Amino acid sequence: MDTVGSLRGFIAKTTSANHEEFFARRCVWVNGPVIVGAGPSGLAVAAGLKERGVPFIVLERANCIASLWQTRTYNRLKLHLPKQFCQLPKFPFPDHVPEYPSKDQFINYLESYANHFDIQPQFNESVQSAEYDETCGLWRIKTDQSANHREVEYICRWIVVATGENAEKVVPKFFGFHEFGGDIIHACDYKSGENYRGKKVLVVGCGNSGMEVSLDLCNYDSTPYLCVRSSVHVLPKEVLGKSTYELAALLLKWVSLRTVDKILLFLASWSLGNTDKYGLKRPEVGPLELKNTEGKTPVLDLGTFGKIKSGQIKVVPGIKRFARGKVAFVNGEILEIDSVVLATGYRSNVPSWLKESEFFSKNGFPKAPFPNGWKGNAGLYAAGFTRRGLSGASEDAIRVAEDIGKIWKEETKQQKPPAACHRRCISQF
Ligand SMILES: Cc1cc2nc3c(=O)[nH]c(=O)nc-3n(C[C@H](O)[C@H](O)[C@H](O)COP(=O)(O)OP(=O)(O)OC[C@H]3O[C@@H](n4cnc5c(N)ncnc54)[C@H](O)[C@@H]3O)c2cc1C
Ligand SMILES: NC(=O)C1=CN([C@@H]2O[C@H](COP(=O)(O)OP(=O)(O)OC[C@H]3O[C@@H](n4cnc5c(N)ncnc54)[C@H](OP(=O)(O)O)[C@@H]3O)[C@@H](O)[C@H]2O)C=CC1
Ligand SMILES: O=C(O)C(=O)Cc1c[nH]c2ccccc12
Repeated sequence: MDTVGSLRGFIAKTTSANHEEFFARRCVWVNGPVIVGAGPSGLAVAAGLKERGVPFIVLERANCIASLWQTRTYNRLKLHLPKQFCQLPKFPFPDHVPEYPSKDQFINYLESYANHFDIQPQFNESVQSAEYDETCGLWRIKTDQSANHREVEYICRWIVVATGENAEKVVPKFFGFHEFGGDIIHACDYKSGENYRGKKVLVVGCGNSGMEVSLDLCNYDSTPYLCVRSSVHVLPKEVLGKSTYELAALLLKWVSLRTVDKILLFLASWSLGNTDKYGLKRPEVGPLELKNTEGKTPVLDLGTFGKIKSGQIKVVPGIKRFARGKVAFVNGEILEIDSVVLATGYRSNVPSWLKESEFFSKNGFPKAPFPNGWKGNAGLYAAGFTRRGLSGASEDAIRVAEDIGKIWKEETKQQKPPAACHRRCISQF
């Protein structure tokens, strides 16, 4: 353990460059944590570490920060929740930004955030695997640099997983899918209805994405069919000019979650009427309880329900099978369809690269429920897996940065390694 001892000393004390490169750029020692992902969660952790003087690197597979927002969202997207619930720690939205920022305004905000805290992620670098090496008490993180096809191994004391709840698209398998022949995309590749004018489009999935894609299609003269295979809670975005989300957050300070759910359902029925009648059956469990137990986000209605009521959007049940230019549904109906948009959701990609099973479960989320899913063993941290959107990500980030900052401070106080120590250590790997 001589190696570990001296490495730890080096980690604790070195104040020079963030990392040094070894073995012809293959093996890199990182002095401080490695943050995986430069979305809002990764940026928020990075900001907290900057404030505490902890050096770090951020590895990002895409060529920009917040790639979900910049490259995998539709044009008309705005935040659903008021801006005060979506801002990251220590840097509020400017006053001129409206209550519900547009996608571009949110991206600008995140760019300013990264600039303000001087966060410079390493882009085009995808983490392929990360494993804790018991023999030396350090993490080994292997990446693929897409620009030069080079593989790099980072060695570090701490790893912060910030790859998000929406890292990969979910594409279900359907019987006869290959026979269909029309174009099929996932909602993450949908930009606008421009390419769908005059077409019959089947939108599969009635989460916030499917609902909004259907609405967008109406504005481009196409005919959307919305596939609702089970149930969904549709809530008004605002009640009497006040954000429903804000109202719920306020009520939760005074009454139980179940009572808030009852109030939300009353308000939904008062404002939207009976959604069941139009094929949007409500789940047995209330909207907040369902979000907490299954992570299923309620839909905040932006006008889709009105289009369903008026018949511009037709609700169809679950899919039985696809055939050439046709789709058969479980109720026996068969429709001619030109194109399909799969708004079937996303999943975490953590199980594909993190070799660890104590803290993360098989679905790529921490096992411990909120607010305890941010710290694992041996220097493993996570931010942004709370199923509580950006506000949950911020809460995680504050805790992670505080914890690493504390350890960093204690260790830098105690140890002073010999100047040439790290080279000697690394060469032993
Ligand atoms: C369409 C849409 C709208 C949303 N709107 C809202 C909203 O209004 N309010 C709200 O609170 N939440 C919203 N959300 C939830 C969303 O999860 C958060 O807004 C936010 O993006 C989460 O940030 P994150 O950093 O945790 O994850 P992400 O934003 O997904 O960032 C993760 C980053 O990690 C990178 N990455 C992934 N795997 C690797 C790897 N192996 N190696 C290197 N890098 C990797 C990705 O490229 C990505 O840049 C929305 C989600 C979607 C899909
Ligand atoms: N402006 C905003 O704030 C927005 C926020 N978001 C957020 O992004 C996240 C992802 O949302 P979203 O992309 O809508 O994904 P969701 O996971 O919320 O919804 C996926 C939908 O696809 C359905 N589905 C999955 N498989 C099938 C299948 N085989 N056949 C039929 N239906 C199927 C699901 O139905 P079932 O329930 O039966 O499984 C569900 O309705 C959420 O947290 C959401 O809140 C998204 C858009 C806008
Ligand atoms: O995206 C999520 O999962 C969130 O928790 C944030 C969010 C976005 N749109 C919403 C609608 C209702 C409740 C939460 C959200």
